[in-house]
Amino acid sequence: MTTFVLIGFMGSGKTTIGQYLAHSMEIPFVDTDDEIVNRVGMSIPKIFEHYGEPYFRKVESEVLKSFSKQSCVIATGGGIIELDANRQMLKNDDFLTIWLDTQFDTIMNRLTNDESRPLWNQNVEKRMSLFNSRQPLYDVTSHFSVKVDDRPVEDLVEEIKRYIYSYTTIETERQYDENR
Ligand SMILES: Nc1ncnc2c1ncn2[C@@H]1O[C@H](COP(=O)(O)OP(=O)(O)OP(=O)(O)O)[C@@H](O)[C@H]1O
Ligand SMILES: O=C(O)C1=C[C@@H](O)[C@@H](O)[C@H](O)C1
Repeated sequence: MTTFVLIGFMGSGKTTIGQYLAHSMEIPFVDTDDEIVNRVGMSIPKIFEHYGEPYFRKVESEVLKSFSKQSCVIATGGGIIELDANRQMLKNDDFLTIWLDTQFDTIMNRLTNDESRPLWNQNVEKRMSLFNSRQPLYDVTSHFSVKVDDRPVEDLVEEIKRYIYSYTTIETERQYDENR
C-alpha cells in the first residue's frame, strides 16, 4: 500500500491541497504538524522553545514512519527534508512523494508574520536563505514535482491525481511481473 506525501516549503499549500486530494481520493488526511502537537501536548512554538528543533525533528520523523504503508495523504512540515533519514524514507517504495514547488515571492505573499511558524518568524534574508537551502532537498526527495504558483487548487489536485494513478498502475504491473 502506498502513502501519498506532500512536501514543500511553509505555505506552499500542503494542507490545502492535501485535504482536497484526500477527500477526492476518499482516503484519510494526516497533517504531521497536528500529529506532533497531539503527541507532545504542546503547540509548535512551545515545542521549539522548550525542547529545541532537534527534538521536534525526532518526533516528526517518528510520526512520518508511523504512517508508512498506510493508505492516506500526508501533509508534512516544511522541514521534513532536513533529516537524511526522512529523505531516505520518503524515497523508498512505501511512499509516493510529491513536491509542491513554489517561488519565494509566492510564499512571501501568502504568509504573514504569524507566530505559529518559528522558522518563518525571522528576517527576510534568513527566510530566503532557508528557502534556497531547501530547494535541492525537496528536489532529491520527491518522485514528482508540481509548480504551484498562481494555479487553482482544483487544477493542482487533478494533475497530482493523474500522476498518482499512472504511477500506481506502473507499480502494480511491476510487482505483478516480479511475482510471476
Ligand atoms: N494554489 C493556491 N492558490 C492560492 N492560495 C493558496 C494555494 N494553496 C494554498 N494557498 C493559501 O496559502 C496559505 C498557506 O497554505 P497551506 O496552509 O495549505 O500551506 P502549507 O504548505 O500547509 O503550510 P505550512 O507548512 O506552513 O503548514 C493558505 O492561506 C492557503 O489558503
Ligand atoms: O519549515 C519548517 O521547518 C517548519 C514548518 C512547519 O510546518 C512546522 O513543521 C514547523 O514550524 C517547522
